[in-house]
Amino acid sequence: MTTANDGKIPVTVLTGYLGAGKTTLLNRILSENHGTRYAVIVNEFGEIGIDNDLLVESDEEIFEMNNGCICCTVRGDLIRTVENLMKRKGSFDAIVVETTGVADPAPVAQTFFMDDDVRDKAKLDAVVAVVDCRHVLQRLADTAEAEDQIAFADVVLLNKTDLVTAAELAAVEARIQSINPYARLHRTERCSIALDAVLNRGAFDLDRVLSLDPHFLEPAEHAHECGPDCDHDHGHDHDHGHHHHDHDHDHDHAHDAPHAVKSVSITAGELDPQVFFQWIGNVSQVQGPNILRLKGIMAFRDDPQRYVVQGVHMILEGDHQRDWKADEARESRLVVIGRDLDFAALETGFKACEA
Ligand SMILES: Nc1nc2c(ncn2[C@@H]2O[C@H](COP(=O)(O)OP(=O)(O)OP(=O)(O)O)[C@@H](O)[C@H]2O)c(=O)[nH]1
Repeated sequence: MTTANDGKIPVTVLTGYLGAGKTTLLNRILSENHGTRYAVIVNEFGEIGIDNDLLVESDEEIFEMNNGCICCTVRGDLIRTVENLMKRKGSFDAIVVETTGVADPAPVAQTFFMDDDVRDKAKLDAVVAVVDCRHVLQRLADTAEAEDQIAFADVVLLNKTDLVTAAELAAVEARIQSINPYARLHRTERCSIALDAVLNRGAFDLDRVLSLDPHFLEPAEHAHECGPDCDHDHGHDHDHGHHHHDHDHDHDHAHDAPHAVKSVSITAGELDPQVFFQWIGNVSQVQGPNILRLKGIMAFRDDPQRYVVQGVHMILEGDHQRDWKADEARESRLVVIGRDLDFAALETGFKACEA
């Protein structure tokens, strides 16, 4: 594995509810022989770092932050920890941040967008959520954090498959896809998975994601990647029959509980950049608290390059990526995942940005 080609250190954020298997996955990352040197940042509740003691002995360095919950009080601490790490650049190739089981991963991810010094040197690679298949439906019923973690993830490990029946597993998978149709799902036992399915994903580098998987911004069927213990019917091609979804089917889920996380995928033609920036800025100000993730690719009128937008709550980031290819349709696509979002207004607003 290599670091991202712009020289920035890739950062993987590991989330998952208490006891889901984060430490188990981290131990795999630390013990497998993959040639990448990881610095690990472990966040702890309380004074005594227990998680740290549960980690295998390894040559990797483990940095602990025990100032409480990562989501509210220690973002500054995370910045300082990363900055200290950066002073010793060269001694490691990548960073993994393990968040506490009840934290909303968004502020952790935001740290990597917001702080200029951190942004210059480190780059969010992916948010990976570990899910306990046995308990996740219950957790989703009791807590918002469990849902946020799934909504936010780029990769979800459906872990502890040994503790559920095939039917239970299918129900869990369906529920997770209804929360986040864009995440890659992998079924695992004791987080057994090829690490390149988890690390160095470039999931926050939309351009790379789309070059690997042109259907990334389309939801549903293709999202499941079969792991070793997958009992999917392999008699068919997972990508078959992929068609463009009409956006208003995307949030037509069985779970219509109030405040449930839902997602929408909207397409439009070429946009007027001025109108778009004003609109999206306003969306993130007004609906930001409810937006868990926002991502999209814009085709601006008279602009030869694709423009990629990423958002986390009220933070928006955008950049030109590369030239549109001659055979690509100059189409704008936006995906929004969140709670209590006014999808009709999002669609009308997005379409109104058309040039
Ligand atoms: N049966 C079974 N047990 C598992 C599996 N994966 C992990 N465990 C066990 O589940 C327990 C919790 O795993 P951890 O990796 O410590 O979970 P964690 O997410 O780090 O937990 P916290 O630090 O409390 O948030 C441990 O006893 C693991 O051995 C699995 O696939 N199947």
